[in-house]
Amino acid sequence: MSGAGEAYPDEVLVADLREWLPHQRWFAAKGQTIEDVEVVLRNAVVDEGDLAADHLLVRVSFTSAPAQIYQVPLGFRRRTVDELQQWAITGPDGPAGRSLFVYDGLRDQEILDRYAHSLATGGTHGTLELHHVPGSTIEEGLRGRALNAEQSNTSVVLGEQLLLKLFRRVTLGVNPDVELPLALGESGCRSIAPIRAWIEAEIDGVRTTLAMVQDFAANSADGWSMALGSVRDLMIEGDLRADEVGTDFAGESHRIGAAVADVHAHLASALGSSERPAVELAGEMTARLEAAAAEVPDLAEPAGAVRAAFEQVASLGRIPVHRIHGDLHLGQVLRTPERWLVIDFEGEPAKSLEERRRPDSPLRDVAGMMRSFDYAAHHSVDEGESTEVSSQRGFRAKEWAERNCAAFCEGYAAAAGLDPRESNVLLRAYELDKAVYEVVYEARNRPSWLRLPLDAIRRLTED
Ligand SMILES: Nc1ncnc2c1ncn2[C@@H]1O[C@H](COP(=O)(O)OP(=O)(O)O)[C@@H](O)[C@H]1O
Ligand SMILES: O=P(O)(O)O[C@H]1O[C@H](CO)[C@@H](O[C@H]2O[C@H](CO)[C@@H](O)[C@H](O)[C@H]2O)[C@H](O)[C@H]1O
Repeated sequence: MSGAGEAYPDEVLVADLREWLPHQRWFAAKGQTIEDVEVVLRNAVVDEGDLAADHLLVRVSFTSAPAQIYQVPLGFRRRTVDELQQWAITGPDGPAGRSLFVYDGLRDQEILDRYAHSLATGGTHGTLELHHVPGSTIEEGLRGRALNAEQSNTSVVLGEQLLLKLFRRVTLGVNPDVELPLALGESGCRSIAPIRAWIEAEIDGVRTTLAMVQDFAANSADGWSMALGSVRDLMIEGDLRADEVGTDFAGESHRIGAAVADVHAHLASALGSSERPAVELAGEMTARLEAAAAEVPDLAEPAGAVRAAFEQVASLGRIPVHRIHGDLHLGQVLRTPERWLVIDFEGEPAKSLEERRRPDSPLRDVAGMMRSFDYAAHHSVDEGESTEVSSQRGFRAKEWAERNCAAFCEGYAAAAGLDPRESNVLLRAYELDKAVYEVVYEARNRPSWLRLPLDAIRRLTED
């Protein structure tokens, strides 16, 4: 193919992306009206025979929200390929004037082979810079397979050894998902998947992270799936307590607590710790609540009680802070045959990079896990069930969540020497702050899950 750029110029490309982007799981601006799409980087990856691929970054501007940058590697072929049809962006059987089949390039084996080759070589490829972590090498010929998981980013397993994660929404600057694992790796933390390489480019004059490569934990299971298995077994055995079911999760929760404490200790020693006025933290929580309540009407009723919980934080003086994970939940911990690993240090996708890099209390991460135990427990208690059954299952769910929250805190305390439950006012405020964030997240992404954080806010403000 002689240059996809000629056959598929920027002005045609952006018109098609304008239609396609809002339907992608990783598109963070659901519900916003797109004003314009503009190409900020277009770098050829391959252009041979029937195949071309471009590494593409686009800036999407909206009528009533700040612009966002997205990373969209594209594949181009002269004919439609059946296996790639579900990833199609357009033609050639699509709208008039589109002579190429255009699709999400990370789904094409041949294109992934090119990325794997460039990663093995390292160095500069057009406007992209590929860096290896000192002491790490990437072997040639690793075959890629994209994970189908519905995630914020797109991950590709390379040769069952490495995981390439390409950030979909790109924020100008260094992504904490590279910054923190690099620091943790250097300080000898073993509770993470070591980072091996990253890709960056200069965007708007700022050195910006585009992707990272870390060790792939083969034979691992994520905490969310394991926890759901445990809850499912408990629900089947309606007359057994959580500690009597074979898949009791409390031992694992204890170990997850210890792994999170290990990560916190290394983050504090590698990147320093300090203090922040509690009144400032309380102000940030309240501001988030007001913004969330303006977006989701269901928050109007509990908002008063949540505000009161945040006001209690304001009187706590100064709070010890250091860099933290920032978006910890059961899906961010992986059980390998040897240990639990903490992954995905990007922070909450809705926050600015500056906010995500700001030191915060480790209790924010602990609260993230408390919320996740609550999600796992209540997710299978269906609203539509008969009152009698659902109250029995509701009782079991509450018991499971309390048991695992306690085990996590005990594991954390055993490793850190400090039990998070001793800071109950601050911990509850962080749980509420996370639940408020989840209300917005679910309203935008999974409206049928909205009841989970809303019920939790009710429970947390009732006690
Ligand atoms: N190092 C790893 N080894 C094995 N699987 C991983 C690894 N990192 C992530 N995963 C899997 O990929 C999924 C997505 O990873 P994550 O970092 O959470 O991506 P995202 O930023 O898109 O949410 C995880 O739920 C996990 O199942
Ligand atoms: O994993 P991401 O970084 O994309 O995090 C976002 O998506 C999560 C859902 O996948 C969301 O987590 C919420 O749902 C989880 C169950 O699916 C639950 O375990 C978490 O406790 C709950 O917060 C996360 O908040 C969001 O940032």
